Amino acid sequence: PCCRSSLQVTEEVREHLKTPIFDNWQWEEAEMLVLLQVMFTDLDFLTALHIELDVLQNFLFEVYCHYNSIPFHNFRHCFCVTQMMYGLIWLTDLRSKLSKLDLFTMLASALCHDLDHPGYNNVYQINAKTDLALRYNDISPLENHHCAVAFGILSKPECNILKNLTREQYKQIRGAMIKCILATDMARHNEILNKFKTIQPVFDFTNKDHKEVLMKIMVKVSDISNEVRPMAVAEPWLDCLLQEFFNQSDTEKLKGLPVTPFMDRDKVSKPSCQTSFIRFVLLPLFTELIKLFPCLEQHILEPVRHALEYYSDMERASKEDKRT
Ligand SMILES: Nc1nc2c(ncn2[C@@H]2O[C@@H]3COP(=O)(O)O[C@H]3[C@H]2O)c(=O)[nH]1
Ligand SMILES: [Zn+2]
Repeated sequence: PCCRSSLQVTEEVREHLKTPIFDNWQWEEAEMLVLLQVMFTDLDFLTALHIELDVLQNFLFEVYCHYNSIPFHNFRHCFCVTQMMYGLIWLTDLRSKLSKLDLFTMLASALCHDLDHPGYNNVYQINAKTDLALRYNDISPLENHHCAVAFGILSKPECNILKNLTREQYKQIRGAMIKCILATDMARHNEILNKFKTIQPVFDFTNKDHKEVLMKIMVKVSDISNEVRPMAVAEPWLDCLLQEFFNQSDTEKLKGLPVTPFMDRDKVSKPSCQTSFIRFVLLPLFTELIKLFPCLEQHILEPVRHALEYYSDMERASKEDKRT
């Protein structure tokens, strides 16, 4: 959609792009495509994986085309998750600990992790017996679909950024991307976090299994990292999420399907939904990651603690309002 070349992205923006305080709302879709290109370039993937620039551009454009215009799981969410992964790679200096292929796998998984998301979650897919649930036998239907769409894009020669890899390298990246994308199903959250907890004390970057769990955790952290961002960037995302949640529960009511409680507009509010998500999902997950990367505390844990205070105050205020 745009002809701005990556050369015109200033040094200041490039540096900013490596941090969680980056404000996605200032950029249009065409600009985000250029910024994604910068991420792949600045991590040196073009050289390491022999990717031609026009093939990367075609690939990114196809990815963009395969995200739907829905309130939350859209291309902007894809951009944010990828940008957070990019920031985490720099902040933790992962370039000195993992291979280029591993880093590429993580960034590409973030980019592809919600491709063609329809705006209704797995529970809905299964209850409504959608085509996706039928195709994937109720097993992570969405995540299986996101991943299949990703490799569908890569099957077109003009988009195939993996085409110059050896058979072995391709196999490694494909296997790892499938694992990372399937790991974003929140139904598996405890399973994956518990696995990470058991290996974290003896973590070894040269151990293949350890590395695999870390890569899944990094993709998961990036996926649910909105509250890591400055409040002015994060709060609009919550409105988008609730819009998509309410849309699903309204449809469930209309069709006589079981109503997902955390999506019910009669039951959840902005602060209530956020305080429990931060307490029970974000804090336990981030706490485990900073044991491995203490330098991340200020970047991911502190903002989330601040957000918890902000939404706790909002929750208290709304309760007091109801009493008077
Ligand atoms: N309450 C709440 N849920 C979130 C937030 N960010 C992500 N999620 C949930 O985490 C899920 C991650 O996987 P999905 O994309 O399926 O759907 C996402 C939401 O259900 C958030 O900021 N608040
Ligand atoms: Zn996502």
